[in-house]
Amino acid sequence: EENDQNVLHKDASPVYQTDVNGDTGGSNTIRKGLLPEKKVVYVCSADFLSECDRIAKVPFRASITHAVIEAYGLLSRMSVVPPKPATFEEICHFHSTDYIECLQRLCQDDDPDKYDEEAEEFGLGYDCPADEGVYDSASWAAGGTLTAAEQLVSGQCSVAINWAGGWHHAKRDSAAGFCYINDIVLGILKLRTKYDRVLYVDIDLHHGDGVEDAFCATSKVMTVSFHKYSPGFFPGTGNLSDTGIGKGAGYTVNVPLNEGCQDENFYRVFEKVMDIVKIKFDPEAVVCQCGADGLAGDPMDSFNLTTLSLAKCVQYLLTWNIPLLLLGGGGYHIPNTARCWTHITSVVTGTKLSSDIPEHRYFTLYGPDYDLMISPGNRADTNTPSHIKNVIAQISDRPDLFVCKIHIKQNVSED
Ligand SMILES: O=C(/C=C/c1ccccc1NC(=O)c1ccccc1Oc1ccccc1)NO
Ligand SMILES: [Zn+2]
Repeated sequence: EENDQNVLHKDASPVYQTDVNGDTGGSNTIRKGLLPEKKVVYVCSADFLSECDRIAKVPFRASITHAVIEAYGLLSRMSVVPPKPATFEEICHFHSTDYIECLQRLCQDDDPDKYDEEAEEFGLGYDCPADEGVYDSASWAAGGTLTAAEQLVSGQCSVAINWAGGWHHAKRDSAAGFCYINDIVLGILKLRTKYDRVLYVDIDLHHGDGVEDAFCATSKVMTVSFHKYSPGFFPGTGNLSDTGIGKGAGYTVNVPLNEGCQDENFYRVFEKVMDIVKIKFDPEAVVCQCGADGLAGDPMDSFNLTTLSLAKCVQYLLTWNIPLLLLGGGGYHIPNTARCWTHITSVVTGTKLSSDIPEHRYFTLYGPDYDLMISPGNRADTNTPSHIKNVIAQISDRPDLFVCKIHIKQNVSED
């Protein structure tokens, strides 16, 4: 197996990923740098995969993703940690007990007319069905994120991965957008037991509204979401003007983007906004939801990204050298989502991969090219240069953007 050109070579040195502009190590090589080997924890077990395979909208995505990561030999570059499902008590560190009790009750009820008023009140019904197994798969996914966060808090690793997590729409007392338990909020609360300032970044096609709502009134967690924002597109929130409330005013950042967004624009906006966020918020740990429903070929058919820009966003965060929690999320073209999270796992472990996907159990899903990379579709990127410039300017010139912190710092230095 050692000689198989597909499997990574033990001495594979960390390499530069191809730049979104196609060059490897272009003008911004300083940003990429050759990173010191980082200890990476990968949350996984057979039970975990079979439970997360039951997540309705992404059937078997957990196992399909894991199989590619394993086929490339990446497990030997990480420490695999088996999770436990999140307990009722852990889940209610964020969610209301009324909501979670109702969710449990409905999942055990096989009466098709079980959706009573209370169910509706908790967002459970035809758009977020509480079918048998929904509570179990959601609590396992949440357990995976809690285990990953615990590994970072205990200093076992500098990067922790749960590709079955990332359910960013779930609210304190309701399901939304097929998200039932907000594992991301639970993971951030776990990180907050050690870190004073935690940053949340969301590169899923959709606005990370559930996480933003949870932390919109605090200056201890900054949420930054890059998403498609257009009339009638779910969830409809996340405009530039959405900047946080009370103590959290200035600690919510939203980057609304238009149809067809491609790698170049997406990464340009990401880098410019995150440069500002780093300077002004100076986070001690970061959580990144890597939803892959913005990829070309996704049934959402909205953005036109490839794995290059999403992987480059993660590569950028790695250069900050602070604890990093990586989570999944949307991603409904399952082979492309598996390609994306495998590519990101290779970046995080500093491993060079052949673009020929190795033979494995689900190999046939990757035909006809069997290539790890995907190509953008030919739909136009409707994000004009002026829109991009305007979005960046509005964020960098925002007077409310955590000015209090900078102000205090300046006072101290003036004294
Ligand atoms: O991915 C999400 C949210 C998805 C979502 C939210 C509200 C309502 C529907 C949603 N998801 C879907 O419709 C959805 C989920 C899985 C597979 C196909 C899906 O839709 C379609 C169906 C047909 C065409 C396009 C998209 N958040 O990150
Ligand atoms: Zn999404």
